[in-house]
Amino acid sequence: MKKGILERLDAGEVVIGDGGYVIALERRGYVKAGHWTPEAAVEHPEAVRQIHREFLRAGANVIQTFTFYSSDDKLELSGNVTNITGQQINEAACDLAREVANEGNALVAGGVSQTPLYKDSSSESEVKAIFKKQLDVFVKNNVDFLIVEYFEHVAEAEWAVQVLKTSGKPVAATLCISPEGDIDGVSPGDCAVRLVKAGAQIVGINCHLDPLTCVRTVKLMKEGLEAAKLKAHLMVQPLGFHTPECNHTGYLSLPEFPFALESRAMTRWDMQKYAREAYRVGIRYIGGCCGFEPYHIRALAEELAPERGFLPPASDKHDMWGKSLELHSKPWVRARAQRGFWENLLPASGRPKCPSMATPEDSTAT
Ligand code: MET
Ligand SMILES: [Zn+2]
Repeated sequence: MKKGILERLDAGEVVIGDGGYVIALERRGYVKAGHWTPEAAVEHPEAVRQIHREFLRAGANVIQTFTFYSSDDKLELSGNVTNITGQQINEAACDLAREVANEGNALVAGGVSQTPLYKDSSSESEVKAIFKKQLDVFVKNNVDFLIVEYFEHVAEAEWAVQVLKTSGKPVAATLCISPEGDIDGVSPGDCAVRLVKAGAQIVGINCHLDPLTCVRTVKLMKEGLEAAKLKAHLMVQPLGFHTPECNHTGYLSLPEFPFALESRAMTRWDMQKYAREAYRVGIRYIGGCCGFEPYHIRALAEELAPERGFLPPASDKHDMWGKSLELHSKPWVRARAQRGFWENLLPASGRPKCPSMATPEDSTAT
């Protein structure tokens, strides 16, 4: 029997999350940008299975179902050109996540995300019915725990938590918000308090902003919980992109979103800094979102290997701090086989006409 998510976190273990699916699968040709819906779970299960496997091999202890935006209202809004139902996607996604999680010591997390219906009608019973329908599939497939992720409005996330709680399974809730708070102006501290009161045992941040910004927001959540004398585990699954100039709308406001983000990609060394900072702040569920590829996840597992006592399978092909370059035939490449080199490198973009910062668009529109 595998230990559950709360058993692991209660014991003080570091749980490594998985990385981003929709962005990675869009780049590979299986997801359409703008829609960002996960029909690939049905249409191209081999593609989804492979990326699950790569995250597992990189050290992920959680495999999230590929169910982002798989609510019926969202699929309909995206034209539902394939006629594949949310139910079919969620079923297929559960099978794939379970198959791969069982190849290692990973748990399956069923995920729900924000709904278009919330913005259109804000009808509590209708929105809750959407989450319930997704939950029924997760319960039937016996996922290990549930994640409420990518919510801009804490009020909608509370509803999702309340519905998912009825299953009796552990619930994690992550908002895609900045240190300024949610889209309605609720501070991160208050958001955390509301999510815990709604029944989440794990709270934090995912997507929209770069790792160190997300860690800062989680820290504010932690302080809010402490002030309210509430306890919860902390989680963070940030972008794998640099977003220093972004405001509260995050990477959506960058002109490079979503087709020219490459020059913003974080390196494995950036990820080690992020893992260390997240750990220092007290976050113990540390993973990634959009832009996080398997080698980024491996970097988290490698940075925290001293605390955890083991390395992931993918580290068989990777030595810490470039050590394997010692065998390189060129002496000036061999000279890079050292921590100081990679830790201090400022990677060039190779694009002489590019600015280092963009001007974010749309800071106020929702
Ligand atoms: N877990 C989801 C994914 O990576 C989150 C997407 S956030 C836009 O597919
Ligand atoms: Zn994301």
